[in-house]
Amino acid sequence: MNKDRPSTPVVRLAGITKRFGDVVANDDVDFTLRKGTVHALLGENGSGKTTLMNVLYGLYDQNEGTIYVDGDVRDFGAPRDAMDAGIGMIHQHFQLVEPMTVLQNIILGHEPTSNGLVDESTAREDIEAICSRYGLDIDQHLDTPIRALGLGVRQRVEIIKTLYRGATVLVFDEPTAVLTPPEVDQLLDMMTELTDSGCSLVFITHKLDEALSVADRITVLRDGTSVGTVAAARTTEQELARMMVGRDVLFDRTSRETSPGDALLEIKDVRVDGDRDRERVHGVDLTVRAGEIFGIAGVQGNGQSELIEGIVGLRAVTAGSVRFEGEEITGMSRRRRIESGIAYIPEDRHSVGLVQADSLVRNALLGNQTNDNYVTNGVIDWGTVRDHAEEIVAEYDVQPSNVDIDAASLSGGNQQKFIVGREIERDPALVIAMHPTRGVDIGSTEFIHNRLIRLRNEGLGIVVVSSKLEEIQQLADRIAVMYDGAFIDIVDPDTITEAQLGLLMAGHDPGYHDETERQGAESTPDLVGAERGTSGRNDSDRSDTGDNNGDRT
Ligand SMILES: Nc1ncnc2c1ncn2[C@@H]1O[C@H](COP(=O)(O)OP(=O)(O)OP(=O)(O)O)[C@@H](O)[C@H]1O
Repeated sequence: MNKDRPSTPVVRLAGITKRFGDVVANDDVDFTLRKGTVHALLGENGSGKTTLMNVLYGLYDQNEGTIYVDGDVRDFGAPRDAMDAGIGMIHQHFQLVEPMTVLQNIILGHEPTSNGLVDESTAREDIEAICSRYGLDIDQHLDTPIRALGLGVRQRVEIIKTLYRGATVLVFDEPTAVLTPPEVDQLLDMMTELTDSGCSLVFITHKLDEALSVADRITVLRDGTSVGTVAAARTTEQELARMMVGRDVLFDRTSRETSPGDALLEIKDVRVDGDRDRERVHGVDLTVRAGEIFGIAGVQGNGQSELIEGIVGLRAVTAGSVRFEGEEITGMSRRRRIESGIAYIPEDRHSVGLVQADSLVRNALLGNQTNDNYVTNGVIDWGTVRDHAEEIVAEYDVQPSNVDIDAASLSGGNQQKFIVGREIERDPALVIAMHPTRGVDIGSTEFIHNRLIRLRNEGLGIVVVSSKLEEIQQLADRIAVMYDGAFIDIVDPDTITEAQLGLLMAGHDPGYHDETERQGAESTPDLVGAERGTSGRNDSDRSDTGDNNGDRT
């Protein structure tokens, strides 16, 4: 794309200051978005990116500063005013109505009518016109309920909904955090098409490579202030990281030393139903040993969530057995599983990980309600719980460090750090982490990764589910690839390439079985074969190999 295209400002934020009580989320920030460009907004967790865009979108009133749109001063009292001025926002958490169809969601609140009735054929024509103008594709899904669609398509619905409301300035708040690698590529292409058609985009992200590949200009926020704006074509990941963190960030991989011990978690032929009683997991076998990180890779929606929920007791296992430290736990309650030493970092920090309206002190108690350290004879020792909350906040650098504020006041990345801290500090034997660094900035990602590796080295078993290939290759000692409800292979992260992993995740043959067959090994790329390591990639007893210290880049 043309990184140097000349263009006029469409949005200018001048001297924006936004305070929440004592917290200065934005401190005299200037920001200019030019027409037909992608402007990336980077910064550590809590640096003020979302707040700045919420001010632009009319969700928050700024304390000081001025918003200009197309050169005119604007004062948005509510998102509706911002939308009327052509500004739309694609939030991190989609705002779609699950049982309603794609078409109904797109036109919701803006339905064309004819004789007092919703005029669906006009709506269809309008949506098709938008799709062809911006090179988007949704046609085959228009009558499908949202709940039947994957995250990538849902996001496209959000984009079209925003365009349908007349937006020409689109703010994307961490849009790639929930997407798989192919979906990320599609989205970045879509963003380029949107700017080619005259839209102007703000792109909030933690991924420097994405910002560099799609953005024209990049602004970095730190502690609520703007550190500067650079042309994407004339900067590097290192420079951006330094601007964000205020020091050099090492992108080196942490080397691994593993010595797996006894089997901690043993799963045999497990089946788990998904929503509406559809079987989502069928016939999964897996063994996680003490002192190993077992990675599960897969495109979201292939049964990973259901499998993990079955293991932690949030969903019934309909067949097969789950054993933890030799004990059958298949029918055990969620609470007893926690007590027996299984910690869970959930996928959905909004509805499962935290009670948003509660303080961090109360959130620190979640899952510890029967822990003698905090509760005696049914009486909660709030002093100890508070100390615990303060320890988590200090140890995991949760900002702001006030344990009396409610969870909803924390930025997304800081919420995640709090959950990771609370779960790890339970002193578990097994940690199950779903997308542990989703929405977390680079410095904190490094911190969480190192913490998981340290726990592994101390002898804990860790299961990491992630759709970030880089993360899974960096952390895991073995990687199971899940596809259509089953493991199609278990591979060695040191020898599998990212391209091969991508093919496996899409259910394709990555090509390495031919080689294995020639060497006389079995080559059934199914689950059972996978547990036996038939691909030749399964280095299941790494303690003997002594070859696991390799730097992976
Ligand atoms: N509604 C709110 N009430 C109180 N404080 C808030 C509120 N929203 C944001 N903050 C605080 O303002 C600061 C900036 O938060 P913001 O969400 O803008 O950061 P961010 O850069 O988007 O972070 P992340 O990358 O983690 O999403 C943080 O200290 C946050 O705790």
